[in-house]
Amino acid sequence: MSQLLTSDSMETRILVVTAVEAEREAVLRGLSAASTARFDVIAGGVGPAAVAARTATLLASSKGTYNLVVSAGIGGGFPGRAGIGELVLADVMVSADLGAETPDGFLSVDELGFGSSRISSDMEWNQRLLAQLSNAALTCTLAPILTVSSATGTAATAKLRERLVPGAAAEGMEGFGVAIAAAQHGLAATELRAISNAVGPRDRSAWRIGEALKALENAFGAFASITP
Ligand SMILES: O=C(O)c1cccc(C(=O)CC[C@H]2O[C@@H](n3cnc4c(=O)[nH]cnc43)[C@H](O)[C@@H]2O)c1
Repeated sequence: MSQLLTSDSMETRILVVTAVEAEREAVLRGLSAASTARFDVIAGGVGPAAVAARTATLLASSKGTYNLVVSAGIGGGFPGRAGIGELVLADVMVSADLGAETPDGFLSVDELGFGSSRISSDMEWNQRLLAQLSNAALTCTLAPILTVSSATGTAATAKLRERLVPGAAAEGMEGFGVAIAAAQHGLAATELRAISNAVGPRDRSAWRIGEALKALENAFGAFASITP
């Protein structure tokens, strides 16, 4: 992690939470040495529970430091919406497997009456991030991103999850966890995925992790010059 700010600086500071170290390194490669001072980048672990705990702990010990929390990493892309090497920014982060299976189908936590499975991204920040990408001639789809504890591995689950969240373009395993932690600290959040594989029948040999990490690096290269 780059140094944490402990002062009451008015400068914009952004916390970026990846799952694994390879993603963190890609983000750091994208950020120039100068701009790294405005970003802290941590690898919080795989899955919503690990990143929620890690992010919440960090935010509790750095109150007033951050303006935005970004969940970032590689992810699965829904065919026809986001292909390998493409970028997806979340307009909403949806916990897609939080609920109950029933003989008649899946019931979300919302339908069960236990809360909400959706957290909206901060749209002002999204517009700023999209403008940075556009200035760098990078394209990005703004769409719902699903968070799942088990990556989709069959056509049937892909169809179910697409039906659950029409328009979803990507799937990862951390966004909702990061967003929950940010929300509990009253902070804006969003999620960026660089697509490494198609959401559908599992075929690890078809994952293009290198391409996705390069796309992630390029995205943060574009974010590096964001104004304070
Ligand atoms: O093996 C490697 O070198 C390597 C390098 C970077 C990342 C990985 C991961 O396996 C990261 C796991 C991470 O990726 C997200 N992810 C990617 N595809 C999907 C998907 O189809 N469905 C859900 N999640 C996906 C996820 O956020 C994991 O945490 C390996």
